[in-house]
Amino acid sequence: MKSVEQHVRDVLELAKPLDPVETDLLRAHGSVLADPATSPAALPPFDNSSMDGYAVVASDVAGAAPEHPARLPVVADIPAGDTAAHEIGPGQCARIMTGAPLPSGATAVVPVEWTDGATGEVAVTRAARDGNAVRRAGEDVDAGTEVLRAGVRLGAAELAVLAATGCGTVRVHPRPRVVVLSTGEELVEPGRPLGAGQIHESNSFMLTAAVLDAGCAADRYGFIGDEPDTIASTLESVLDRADLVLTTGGVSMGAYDAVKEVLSKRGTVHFEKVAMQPGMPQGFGVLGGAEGTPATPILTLPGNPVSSFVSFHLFVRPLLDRMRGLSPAPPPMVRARLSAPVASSPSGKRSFLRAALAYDSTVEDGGYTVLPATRQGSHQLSALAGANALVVVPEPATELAEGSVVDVLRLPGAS
Ligand SMILES: Nc1nc2c(c(=O)[nH]1)N[C@H]1C(S)=C(S)[C@@H](COP(=O)(O)OP(=O)(O)OC[C@H]3O[C@@H](n4cnc5c(N)ncnc54)[C@H](O)[C@@H]3O)O[C@H]1N2
Ligand code: MOO
Repeated sequence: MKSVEQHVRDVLELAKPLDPVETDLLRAHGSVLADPATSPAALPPFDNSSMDGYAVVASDVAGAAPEHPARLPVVADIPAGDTAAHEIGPGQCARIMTGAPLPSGATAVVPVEWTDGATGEVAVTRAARDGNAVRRAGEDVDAGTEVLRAGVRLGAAELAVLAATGCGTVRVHPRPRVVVLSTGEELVEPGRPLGAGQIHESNSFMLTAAVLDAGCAADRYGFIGDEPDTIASTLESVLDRADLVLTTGGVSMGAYDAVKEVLSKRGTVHFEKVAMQPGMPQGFGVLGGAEGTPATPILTLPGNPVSSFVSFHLFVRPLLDRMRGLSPAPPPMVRARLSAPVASSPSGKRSFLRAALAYDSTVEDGGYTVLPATRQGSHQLSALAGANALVVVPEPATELAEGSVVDVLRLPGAS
């Protein structure tokens, strides 16, 4: 059987970062910057006041105190946004607001709280040093310097920096558009009644949410039955709106496992057994690509809901990261002490057990404890909902004692 690591490598080969597009700032939120961003101008662009008060020559207020204030005529009034060129001479001052340009000749700003607040002649009751409450041009960013490196995810702070440097549009890797399609004759839309032998469909909801959590654009097609022609035509019909197609179901050994049947024939999608549980049967490859049309990667995940979930975190999420322009990385791991034994694990397969990870500073070996859920069936969703981590049981192990220190994969939240 194929190793988990080899399958990750094969999946990552399916796609490169999506070609950058120029987009306005808010649309770029959550996307990944394609080129380094440099500031064409200095920030701040001019010397300005950081407080509401009076621009002065510091030496004029050097001896100021409440008992003997320095009295200065106010020769100008400078609000933020004032475009006039103001100047003060020795013995003069200008009223100035936060963010307003410092008049030439001024060397400091006295906050209004250190004065009587007058507008004709102001009494200053406290000395200010040179540079007091002055924000110098370029003290945040020098003109021409890099403010963001390529590959950065644009969140609130990054958008603020770009906007402040005057950048109105930005080149980013677009968010991958992921079409999620489940298959299975037994599936019924939640909210509708079940007939005999039917179950409510859940995989497409889980994967759509996981795609959104991974910062991508999700398009829930929903589900179709197991009829091969319908599967083939539906897949064909979604290619023009997908950067990646995810399917679930129909990839194992059953007589009606039609996804495998339809796609194996094309020769561009491979079906393999990965040495893991859950998530053993996996398909990966590309669709389309003939006559100059783009080849669209497809991952066909197993139908069992927990298998699909684990497959998403191990294989799909790193691929999505790569397509978004991020460096694909395995899910974050910690070492933790088992709070209960693991009674059985299949020899030769790596098991991923749904578990609750907790931090306890009194515990040795890093402080983490982990409690595997009691229900570990690939169909048992209730344990998945309470889990924040997956215990990794190595391939050779068939059981683990309570207290063993194990690798634990932390399940990511929304990003
Ligand atoms: N003879 C063998 N049988 C099976 C093998 C095997 O190696 N030999 N592998 C098992 C493993 S492991 C898995 S995982 C499943 C994968 O099967 P499929 O991908 O073909 O999935 P289905 O058969 O279509 O469904 C499996 C299971 O999951 C339920 N399901 C499917 N889709 C959904 C959905 N969208 N929402 C909720 N539940 C879904 C479905 O009803 C089945 O119970 O094969 C094993 N069998
Ligand atoms: O590998 Mo299946 O994914 O055990 O349930």
